[in-house]
Amino acid sequence: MPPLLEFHAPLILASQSPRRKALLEQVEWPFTVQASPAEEHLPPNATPAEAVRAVAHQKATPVATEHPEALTLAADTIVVFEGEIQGKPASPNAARALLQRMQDRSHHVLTGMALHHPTTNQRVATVTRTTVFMAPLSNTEIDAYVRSKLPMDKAGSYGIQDAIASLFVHRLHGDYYNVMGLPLRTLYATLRTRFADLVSLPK
Ligand SMILES: Cc1cn([C@H]2C[C@H](O)[C@@H](COP(=O)(O)OP(=O)(O)OP(=O)(O)O)O2)c(=O)[nH]c1=O
Repeated sequence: MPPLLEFHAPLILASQSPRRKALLEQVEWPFTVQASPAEEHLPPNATPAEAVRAVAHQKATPVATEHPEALTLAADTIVVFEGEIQGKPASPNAARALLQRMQDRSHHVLTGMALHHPTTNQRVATVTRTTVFMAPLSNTEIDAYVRSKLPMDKAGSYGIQDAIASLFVHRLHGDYYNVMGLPLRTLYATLRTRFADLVSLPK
């Protein structure tokens, strides 16, 4: 069966994230991957939504410039807990301390996506938010997860898809894929509404 969108320009995923690649493979659209060389700069005093939007554009820009023929997609994911932005942990101890605070509480996961059009210079950014409710966790459970080293490359020190951490979440409100780093429904809807010249439904 063909995928639900046909593309009339090459699609590039500007990301080194294996999760984003796997999610885009899931919908079976043709794409290539090129990691972005961009350094991430959080604009000072930015709200969380402004921050993920800005960083997603920062990641997309150099790849879009190098490939003017392609539709370029980049994304940035953060966790917002008690009003503070949580990126990737600086150390295993930082991951443990954050998970101890986040257990039995809710937090928000925000993913900003940037899409750069090949010919019109149109640049669109979206922000998608999911609220995640973590179950009460013991230190033994948190330690087992930190020992797996899986928290270390993840915003908010956990991956909802990881063997251990998938047992930590008892409820969520919003798109599960957004928590993994790429909100597929928002991407599809944005492509169809804002990039209608580059995609179409199969006949
Ligand atoms: C909260 C959470 C985050 N994450 C991941 C998604 C992102 O890959 C990562 C946040 O880091 P990002 O800076 O968004 O992305 P990245 O550095 O991995 O990749 P790139 O910038 O090249 O696109 O955390 C999960 O995999 N599962 C989760 O449940």
